[in-house]
Amino acid sequence: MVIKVSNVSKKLGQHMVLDDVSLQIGKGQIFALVGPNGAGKTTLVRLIMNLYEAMSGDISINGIYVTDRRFDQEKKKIGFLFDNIGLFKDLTAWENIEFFDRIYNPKAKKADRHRRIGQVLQDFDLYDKRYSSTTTFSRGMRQRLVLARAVVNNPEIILLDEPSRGLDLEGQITLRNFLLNCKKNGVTVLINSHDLNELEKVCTHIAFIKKGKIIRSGTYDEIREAYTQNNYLIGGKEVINDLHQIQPEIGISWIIKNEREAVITVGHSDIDILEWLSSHHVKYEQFRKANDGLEELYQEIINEDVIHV
Ligand SMILES: Nc1ncnc2c1ncn2[C@@H]1O[C@H](COP(=O)(O)OP(=O)(O)OP(=O)(O)O)[C@@H](O)[C@H]1O
Repeated sequence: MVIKVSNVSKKLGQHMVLDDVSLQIGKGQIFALVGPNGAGKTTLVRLIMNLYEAMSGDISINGIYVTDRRFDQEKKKIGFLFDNIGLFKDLTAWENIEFFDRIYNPKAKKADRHRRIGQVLQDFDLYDKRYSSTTTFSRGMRQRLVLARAVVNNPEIILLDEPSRGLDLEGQITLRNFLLNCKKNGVTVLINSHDLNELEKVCTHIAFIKKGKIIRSGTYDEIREAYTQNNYLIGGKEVINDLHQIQPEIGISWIIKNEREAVITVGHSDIDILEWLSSHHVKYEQFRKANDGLEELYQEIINEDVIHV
């Protein structure tokens, strides 16, 4: 495993922000961390970079504990982007990246450095602005510059905390292509984001985090498959009222999504859902397998504890 988080708990102030969190990220995985505001995503990414100290549990990268002194060397293989952007205002785009690159690659040859910096600025569509001060940049341009800076040292591992914040459509496409390239080249990525539409296009694995606990994790395909198999979305103006008339029974449960839609979960393979709906006089106008995409999956998994049985 490239990144291994084992039974990590973390308190900030009086608040238990992470509670016995474990996850493993293998080489080449694009691992998405999703969950509501305040769930603990940023805290987890910071712990992985050893910016915070865990209260209990441990974290290793390539087999080295992040609290070990040897991790300082290992850090050079990691690119990271955090929300607090941290660019030097008085420097140009080029100088900002060069400053960072000199820390990571102090012995690099001038020509190599020049080539690498030029390349990442091109990759993130900032080459034409390379001599402009970052004070003249929009939020999205600054975000692209931070992404460029995060990857100038060709990292094997990339940690991204909300990378799409502030990006316009083109910036999002640039980020998507960048992540798809990472996937192709076996770079390991942990990405924390609320942009579910983008995540579903790139992620191989996903963990759902809520109130400091991982409530589900696995490959994206497995999780989607598991949910799609048994879940059906029904819609119509009478649906919710009709469902309220039904007594709970074993093998069938449902979540009310809104005043017109519900997701029904079938727990037994011998239940015929259409027959069940008909025998309970549920008048629906729309019926299909649920979980078309990550957004729907997210809503169901994150709201799982409100399922009526
Ligand atoms: N320094 C701090 N002291 C006390 N509580 C903190 C501190 N920093 C963060 N928290 C709390 O820890 C919880 C988790 O915060 P964190 O930033 O990790 O969440 P997040 O999942 O990244 O949220 P978001 O999606 O909003 O970025 C939040 O409830 C937050 O208020």
